[in-house]
Amino acid sequence: MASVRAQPWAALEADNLTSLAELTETNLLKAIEERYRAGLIYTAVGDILVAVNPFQELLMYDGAWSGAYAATDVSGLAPHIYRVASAAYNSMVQGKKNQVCVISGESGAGKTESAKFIMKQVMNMCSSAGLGLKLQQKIIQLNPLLEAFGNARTELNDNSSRFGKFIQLLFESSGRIVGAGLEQYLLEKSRVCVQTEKERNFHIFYYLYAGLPQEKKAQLHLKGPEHHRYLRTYCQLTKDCSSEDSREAFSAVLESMESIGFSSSEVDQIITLLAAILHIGDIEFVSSEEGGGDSATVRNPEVVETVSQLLCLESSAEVSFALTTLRTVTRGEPVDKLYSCSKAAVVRDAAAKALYSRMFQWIVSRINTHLQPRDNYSRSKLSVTEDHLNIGILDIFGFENFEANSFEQFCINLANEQLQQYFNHQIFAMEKLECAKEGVDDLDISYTDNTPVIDLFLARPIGLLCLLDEQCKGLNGSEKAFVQRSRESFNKHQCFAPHRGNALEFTISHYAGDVSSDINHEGMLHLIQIWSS
Ligand SMILES: Nc1ncnc2c1ncn2[C@@H]1O[C@H](COP(=O)(O)OP(=O)(O)OP(=O)(O)O)[C@@H](O)[C@H]1O
Repeated sequence: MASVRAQPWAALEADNLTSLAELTETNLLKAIEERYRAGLIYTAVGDILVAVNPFQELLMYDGAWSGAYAATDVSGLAPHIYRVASAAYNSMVQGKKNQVCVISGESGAGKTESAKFIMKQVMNMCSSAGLGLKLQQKIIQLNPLLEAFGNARTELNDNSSRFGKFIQLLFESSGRIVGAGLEQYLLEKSRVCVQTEKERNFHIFYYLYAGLPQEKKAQLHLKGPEHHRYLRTYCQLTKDCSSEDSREAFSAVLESMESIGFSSSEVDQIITLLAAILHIGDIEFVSSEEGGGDSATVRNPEVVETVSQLLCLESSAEVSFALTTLRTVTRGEPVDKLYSCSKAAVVRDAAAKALYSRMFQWIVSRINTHLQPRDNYSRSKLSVTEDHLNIGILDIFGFENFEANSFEQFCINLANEQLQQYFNHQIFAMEKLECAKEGVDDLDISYTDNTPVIDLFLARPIGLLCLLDEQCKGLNGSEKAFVQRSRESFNKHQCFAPHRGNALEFTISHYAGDVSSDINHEGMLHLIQIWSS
């Protein structure tokens, strides 16, 4: 890539792809590629900004650039992520209208980095009004905290968001920042218990190992990371658990929490909870004769003791009981049935995932409490009062296509497909409607409508999700029956292709590419159990 310009420059006609003589896919791609090779990673298409990930640090985000884009009219400046942020802020203040920035792209495309640049620029613009400096710092501090608990290394991205987030920055009509609110979606909690060897658990576990003093680790009964089942699969475990980067990242997380307003006892509780989750993963089961056949009993009660102690639970016997026994109450009488070892393991992992995801929700809810405006801003859920203007920034996990795709990719890609539909609707369908209103009916805008693939997933009573539900609820539900039913139902569907050689494999044609799922690979129903448990 050629070197980038040292300063912001005035917009040229070529900066906007709508100036191309012929708007074909080939021409658009060629223009974006040529610009990228010339060091121009940003290109405008009307109001939309196309960003190509440079995968290297560019000198175009410092104070001088931010200042240049902080003008009250940025329409004459070249496309840049700061221009999007400034335009949103200016439109909000000048037009007294709420704004939203929707960021879309496949995993690793640079969405989270873009979201951070937008936040940074908006915060800089508020500070140029000389107001709310401390609050702005708190808002900027959200990123290291959320990334530590909600991001992880995947095969596509070393810092992949494993949850969706919608941040709303709240302002008075003068443009003074008064608070922020955060909503999170679909944390990939299954990652707490299972990862492939090239992927990691959530970052915080490695930071914890690198950053906690030895005596604190001993107090939490943490042994070397390779001793903990939820961590040991990863191939660079020892390195990442002791690196300087991880140590610094841990300090940054502590700093963020303190700056946002978490008390030291809350931070300590979170650290203890993380240790307890690691210990939960080490609880093992053996078959006992009691109850006949394969009935689980805890093999290492000392680990249950440690977990109980860390979670301040009075009786470790009760924890063991809950992990190995299903208790139902029939006519007022409790009836106990012992789990098999494999079922007890599912219950154990479900407990770890539930603890992690509730801790994540609690962190988000504490953030909302600390960043709420001092009036009537809802604590638990994002609900913005009409007194405030706001800029929303949506950054969800991007489209994913791995060699082996499972239930997580199924859900992530569906969410991206819905976002794409929203985008199509806003850009093309609304444009057509506007033109029709102005009497231009014969406008030739053709675009690929992705409604068929969304219907494939969501249609009722026959869509992929309904068919999955059917198998999950049925006593004899199975992956095989799910694929069989899907094959019968979508035999002629343009976005569904069964595989000839493998009865459990099918391909879904998404807007961003074809994704094959081998249901046998992980066992889709098993994964759903894990997810929803
Ligand atoms: N503007 C940029 N300048 C330099 N590097 C960048 C930029 N944008 C992205 N990157 C690099 O690309 C990596 C991936 O970006 P990012 O995490 O934002 O992707 P994403 O689209 O949010 O992915 P996911 O959907 O997996 O969360 C970053 O960690 C960073 O190294």
